[in-house]
Amino acid sequence: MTDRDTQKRQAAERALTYVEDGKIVGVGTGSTVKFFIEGLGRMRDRIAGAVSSSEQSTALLQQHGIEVFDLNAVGPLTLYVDGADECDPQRRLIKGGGAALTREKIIAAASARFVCVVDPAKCVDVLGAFALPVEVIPMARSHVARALAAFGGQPVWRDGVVTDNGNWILDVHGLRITDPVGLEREINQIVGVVSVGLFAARPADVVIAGDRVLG
Ligand SMILES: O=C[C@H](O)[C@H](O)[C@H](O)COP(=O)(O)O
Repeated sequence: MTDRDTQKRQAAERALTYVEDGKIVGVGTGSTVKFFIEGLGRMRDRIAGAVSSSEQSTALLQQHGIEVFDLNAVGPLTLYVDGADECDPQRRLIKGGGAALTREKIIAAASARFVCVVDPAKCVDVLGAFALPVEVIPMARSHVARALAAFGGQPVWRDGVVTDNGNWILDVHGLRITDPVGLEREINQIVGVVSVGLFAARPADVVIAGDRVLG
């Protein structure tokens, strides 16, 4: 296991302490969340199940004996645990490296507390070194790419990737995001955008970076 994997596992194990008995837990996607799901598997008899942000996490949760519910059937959640690609000191995030941003954003919005688990290398002062993922309706790809270019970055189509919602991803390179809330709002207004992987209007409530807790 690499040092970064050890730090991811450390953060994921710490996030288990936020899980309450008898509740349904919102679960994100990715290599850090994989460690969280392993831990959740050990305490599966104490929780009521999970809501999942991707087909990948659903399969993992089920392999660990955890029942997965439709968000519509269970209403608001008390806790959502997910990873991120970048995190700033205000706990605003870039997410979507694994193309699961839209479902992740929905579950985060429907949860009272969002605990984000990362390895410390993802903590930055200003977001944008990681290319910003934007999920788009396929027929709007070129239109959205032109609109995104106006913000100063270079949108690149993640060719060959189809999201769980049947859409495509544009990754915007070269942005230095000094106003994450404003940029999130503006990108959301482009016709054809499904969602943007900027979690700024609703940042994480707690970030666990390795063995460090922020927030
Ligand atoms: O779409 C994927 C998600 O936003 C992930 O949470 C994010 O990419 C971080 O993944 P990882 O823990 O594998 O670095």
